[in-house]
Amino acid sequence: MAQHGTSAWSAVMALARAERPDGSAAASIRPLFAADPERFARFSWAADGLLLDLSKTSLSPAVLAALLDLARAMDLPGRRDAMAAGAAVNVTEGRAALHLALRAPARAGFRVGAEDASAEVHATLARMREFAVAVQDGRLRGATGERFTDVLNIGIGGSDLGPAMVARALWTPAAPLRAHYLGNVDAHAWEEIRPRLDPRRTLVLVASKTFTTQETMTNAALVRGWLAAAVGEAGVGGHLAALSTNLAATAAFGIAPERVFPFRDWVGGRFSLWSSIGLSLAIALGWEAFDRLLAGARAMDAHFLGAPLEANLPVLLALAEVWHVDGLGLGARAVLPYDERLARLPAHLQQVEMESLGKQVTLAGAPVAQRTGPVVFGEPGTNSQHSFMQLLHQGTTPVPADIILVANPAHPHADSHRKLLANGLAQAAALMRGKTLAEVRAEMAAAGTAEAEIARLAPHRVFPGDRPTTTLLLPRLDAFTLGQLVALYENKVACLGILWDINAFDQWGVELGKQLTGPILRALEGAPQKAQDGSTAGLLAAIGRAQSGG
Ligand SMILES: O=P(O)(O)OC[C@H]1O[C@](O)(CO)[C@@H](O)[C@@H]1O
Repeated sequence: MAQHGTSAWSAVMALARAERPDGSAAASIRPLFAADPERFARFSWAADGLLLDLSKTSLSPAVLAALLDLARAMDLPGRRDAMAAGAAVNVTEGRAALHLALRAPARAGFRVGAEDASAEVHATLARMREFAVAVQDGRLRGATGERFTDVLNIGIGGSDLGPAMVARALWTPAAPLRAHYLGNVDAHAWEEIRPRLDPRRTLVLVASKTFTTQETMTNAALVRGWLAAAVGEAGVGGHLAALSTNLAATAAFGIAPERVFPFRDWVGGRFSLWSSIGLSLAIALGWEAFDRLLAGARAMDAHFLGAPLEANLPVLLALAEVWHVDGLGLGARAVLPYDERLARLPAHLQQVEMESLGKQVTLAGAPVAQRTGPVVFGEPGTNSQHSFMQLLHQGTTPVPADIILVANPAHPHADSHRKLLANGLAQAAALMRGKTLAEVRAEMAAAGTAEAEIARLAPHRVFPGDRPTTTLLLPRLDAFTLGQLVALYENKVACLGILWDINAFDQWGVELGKQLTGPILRALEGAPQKAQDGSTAGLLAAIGRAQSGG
């Protein structure tokens, strides 16, 4: 298999350094359109109605061919198939990464060793469905006999971001229940949600893969007390359910086994939206919506597993990222959904991508020879345009952007939607085209600006251009297309793990902070302090003084 420095990687890197035959640099985009009137058709692909346009990147036919060679040299198809076959691709934890099984049909026959993963997934899905429908039709009620109107999911990271993002995208007032998501251990979060809830009508899901996460357990205890005060200690159990892999811990917390919805350790937290971690969605949005979400992801998985590399959306998205990160040295990427309903998508993708790809050693534990995952951030358009887009247009750090467009809105305001789409398309065009000094000067002269003013202002008005964007176009945003979109990014992440030869499925980088929290917490509780670094000790003392009014 090719490692960085071997021929397939070298070929990509050589193209990144090379000038093209027409004299343009590897990062320039505009000449590619001039050279090929068919560029859009050649550099855009679709899968089940979802369109991926990479034409506004500097991928040339030669670069794409070299990247596809790299994918073959890294045995992307073989390693992708091994992942789907339940191999222990998460080598540091000795686990499979089989989230594809969560959205596959029962007959798909996914296995992890001797375990029939598909059968297990579908047994849990059947229980989730029964539970969700019973809550919705009022067969399952709270301790005081009232119907549940609200579901509160307590979880953090992968046990929060995915479901919260989907609920934000798909919830409408016609939905069966309202959904709320409590993640942060900062009790201001709980204080913000609490006034919206009536404990007698609230169903609480404690969502935690490990069921040991400090934030979740703290919030669960807080909310449990709130429930007990309203419905009595004996009634609390009727308001609780758990979503977890740790059945011993859910039992110790006092959650009845029939209210525990399990999943297995081969589901990574950031890929767990499709497991019982999605129960809040099945309850609040309805089973059909959850089922369609799975169907959309399933369609994307089928495409990922079956389409040839050169027309495979997750593969192409990953190859473009390799080009940007390694070839062009661009260490960040913006996610700009031009759809307010996708407001939480950047936050979800931050975890999916950065927790997966923020790695510095190969699978074998050697230092990586190339850059790995970029910083991911984002905000819906058009809000982003009035915030950080200035830097993307004129800053000294070019940042590739994913622009996500939805052709048909779910509202009747056609004028607003046309303006939204126009803005998204215009941002991508502006980033690519830029504006030269000569163009600025000509524009200002045509507007009658005095020469002195032109000389003073023109440099400020220049846009370098050649800044890459990737456009994703959805026909509409619904449960199916959202499932496709999220699975596209998940599968892209798996591809990048393979291309960079890193483990995309562990997250050791979160451990040190957790470890250090213990002694610092004890110090805040007043116990004799363990030796802290000078800054932490100073800050602890300052907090102490501020808390005692000093
Ligand atoms: O579901 P759990 O076990 O509570 O973990 C929550 C999150 O914490 C992390 O382990 C990181 O701290 C994530 O990977 C995970 O999604």
